[in-house]
Amino acid sequence: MSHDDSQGISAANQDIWGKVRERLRAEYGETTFNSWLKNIELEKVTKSHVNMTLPTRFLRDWVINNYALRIRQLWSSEDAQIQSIDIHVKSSAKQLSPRRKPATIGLGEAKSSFTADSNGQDKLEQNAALTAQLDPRFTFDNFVVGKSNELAHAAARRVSDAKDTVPFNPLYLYGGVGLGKTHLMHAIGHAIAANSPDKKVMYLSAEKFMYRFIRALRFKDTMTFKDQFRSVDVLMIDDVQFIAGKDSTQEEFFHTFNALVDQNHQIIISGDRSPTDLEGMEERMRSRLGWGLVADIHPTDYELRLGILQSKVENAKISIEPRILEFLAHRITSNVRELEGALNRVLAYSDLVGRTVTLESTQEVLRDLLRANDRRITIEEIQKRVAEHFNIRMSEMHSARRARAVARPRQVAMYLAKQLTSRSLPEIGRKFGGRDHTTVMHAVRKIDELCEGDQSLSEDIELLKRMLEG
Ligand SMILES: Nc1ncnc2c1ncn2[C@@H]1O[C@H](COP(=O)(O)OP(=O)(O)OP(=O)(O)O)[C@@H](O)[C@H]1O
Repeated sequence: MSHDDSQGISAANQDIWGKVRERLRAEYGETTFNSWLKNIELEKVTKSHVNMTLPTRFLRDWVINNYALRIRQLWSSEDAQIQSIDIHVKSSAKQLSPRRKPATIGLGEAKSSFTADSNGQDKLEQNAALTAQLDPRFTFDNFVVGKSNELAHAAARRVSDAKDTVPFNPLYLYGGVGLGKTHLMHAIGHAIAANSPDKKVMYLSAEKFMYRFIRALRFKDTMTFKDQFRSVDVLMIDDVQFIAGKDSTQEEFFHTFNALVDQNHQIIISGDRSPTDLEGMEERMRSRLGWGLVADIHPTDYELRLGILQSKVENAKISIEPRILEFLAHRITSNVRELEGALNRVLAYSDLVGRTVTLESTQEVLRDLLRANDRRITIEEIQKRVAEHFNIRMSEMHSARRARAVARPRQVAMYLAKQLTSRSLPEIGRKFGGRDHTTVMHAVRKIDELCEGDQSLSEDIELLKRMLEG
């Protein structure tokens, strides 16, 4: 490998830089790459050092804290002689305050030297960068409150307004898909950033938490990982159910959680079910998740759906006949994400064909969605159909009787509930007279097994499915 000290960059090094950039783009995704990494320029490569520049100090600090180690690792994997990477601000070195030297990420170094000596301004900039990752659309102003989400909303407000106290730790928000959990978390983030810019607020999905943890393990950099998470004032983890069953991530999360609670730092978690229903989550974690306030978001009612639609069209300054919004609120009952999607589709269509939205065009454009919403199967329907089919009373679905004549149809109904609805095992168990999720799991396995050898049962099930699915 030849290094060109005088001119700066040899073709071979340009080539390496190209590869490193591509890896970064692939690993962090297009959006992150474009926001933070695209503007890095290669300035000089010596035998063991790479010099890079970024246009602003803010960008430079952010890249150093979050990506420089990875850049160095990627570069070293192409050229083992490279020991460190220097990143400084491009325009003029004079912009750096005199006490600062360009940050260097060396071999095996856990953290940039910057974090240690950052001054207050740096901290504010870093906090602002964290906030910049929040979705600007998800604010309290844009959140419509109704009966189904008022507790979660009030709790979110309380956490956001509490300047020096932690009202409940953790705040655990749960509910079905698309009902506003993520929206509320981002709103909390925005509000805290506005009220207390000195607070470090971190929001990420449980999936991302796991990804970062695994990467830290892979690159033997768990110290940085721990530091990053344990130094925040407010930690928000979305969709925690994702780490259920992922043992080592769960273990790390448990320690992070304890460390933050010990320091009296706020934790906010969301999940698709209550802490007690999180299958695959260790008991000690489940109990901790329920320590603070657990607030659930219920499915929306008509008034809330209409309110959300009205707020969306008002904000977008769109005029649309009220009866169309009423129609949508009446018919798209699944969740707010679908409701928003439906409205957007209707508006996009009218925009495209240059005609005002009518009830007829709405029905036409949303035909598939309307059908899917109409056909949402409930556990009660399943129980009713199955009871009729096997000629037993509906009450046997909830009873404790174990006689085969009622136990088998009950198992069939549990099996169909698992197959045809998105309900979790504990939720299904509850609808069958408060049974445990293991009973439902057993029923599902049993019916699966029986169907293998019992043609008539498997035909019964096929028939029931067809009837239920309409
Ligand atoms: N009460 C509400 N007012 C206004 N918009 C809402 C409300 N509830 C949900 N939304 C909107 O619905 C969409 C879905 O919400 P969000 O992503 O927060 O759901 P979620 O509960 O986090 O879903 P998932 O479990 O799939 O992550 C977002 O665009 C959000 O802004």
